[in-house]
Amino acid sequence: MLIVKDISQNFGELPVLKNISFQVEDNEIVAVLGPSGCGKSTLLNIIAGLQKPKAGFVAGADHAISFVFQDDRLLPWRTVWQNISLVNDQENKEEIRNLIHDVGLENFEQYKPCQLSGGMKKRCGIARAFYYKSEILLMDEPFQGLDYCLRHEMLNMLLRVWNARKQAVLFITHEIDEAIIVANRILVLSGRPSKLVKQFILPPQGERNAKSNQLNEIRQEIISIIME
Ligand SMILES: Nc1ncnc2c1ncn2[C@@H]1O[C@H](COP(=O)(O)OP(=O)(O)OP(=O)(O)O)[C@@H](O)[C@H]1O
Repeated sequence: MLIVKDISQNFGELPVLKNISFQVEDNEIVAVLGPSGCGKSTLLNIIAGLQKPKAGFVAGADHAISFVFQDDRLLPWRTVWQNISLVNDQENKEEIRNLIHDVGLENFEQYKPCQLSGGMKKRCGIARAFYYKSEILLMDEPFQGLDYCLRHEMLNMLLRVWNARKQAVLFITHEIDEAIIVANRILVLSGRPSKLVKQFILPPQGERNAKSNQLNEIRQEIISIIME
C-alpha cells in the first residue's frame, strides 16, 4: 500500500501542491487527473523519492518502486530480453517469457530498441516495470503522443498484464478517457496550488461500458473540475 499524507510543494514563490493526501491499496490502479501544470509529475517525483516535499510524507513504498516514464528509457545496446531481465539480480526465465507473451513481444526477444516501433518499445518498458518486484508502479503519462488506436491497444495490453499480476499502480494522465478505461479509482486535482478535489470509484472492469450514463456523468464532472 502507498500512503501519501499532507504533501505540499513550492518552487520558490510558486505554490504547486497543497495538502495532498490519498492511499493506493495493493491490487489497485489509481489514476491522477488534473489541468496541465497543476503538479502531477511533481507529485510522482515526490512519491518516487526523486524530490523532497516542503511538507508531508510518503509511506509504504520505501524500497521498491517501479517507474514508467513518458520516454522509454531502454538501454539501446541491450535486447528486449536483456532490458527486462536486468532489473532483477536473479533471472526468472519463465516470468520473463510470460511477460513477453502478455505484452505481445514474442519473437522479438533478441531485438534491440532501435529495431522496435514506438509501441513495441512501450510494451518492453511495461514488461520491465512489472518484472521488477515493486510495491508500487508509477506511470507518468506512459502513452502520451501515441495515436488513438495505438493508445487503446496499449491500455488493453496494460490491463491484460495487470490482471495477471494485480499490483498497486499510480497512473498519471491528462486524458480522462484513458483514466476511465484503466483505473479502479480516479483522483482529480485542481489547478495550482493543487488540491485533491474529488475521487471517483469506477465500476469493476467487467461491468464497465464507456458509453454508460454513469461514466458520462463522471466524465462531465471531471471536465468541470479541470476547467474551473
Ligand atoms: N524543478 C522545478 N523547478 C521549478 N519549477 C518547477 C520544477 N518542476 C516543476 N515546476 C513547476 O511546477 C508546476 C507543476 O509542474 P508539473 O510538471 O509537476 O505539472 P504537470 O501537472 O505534470 O504538468 P503537465 O500535465 O503539463 O505535464 C509548473 O508550474 C512547473 O513550472
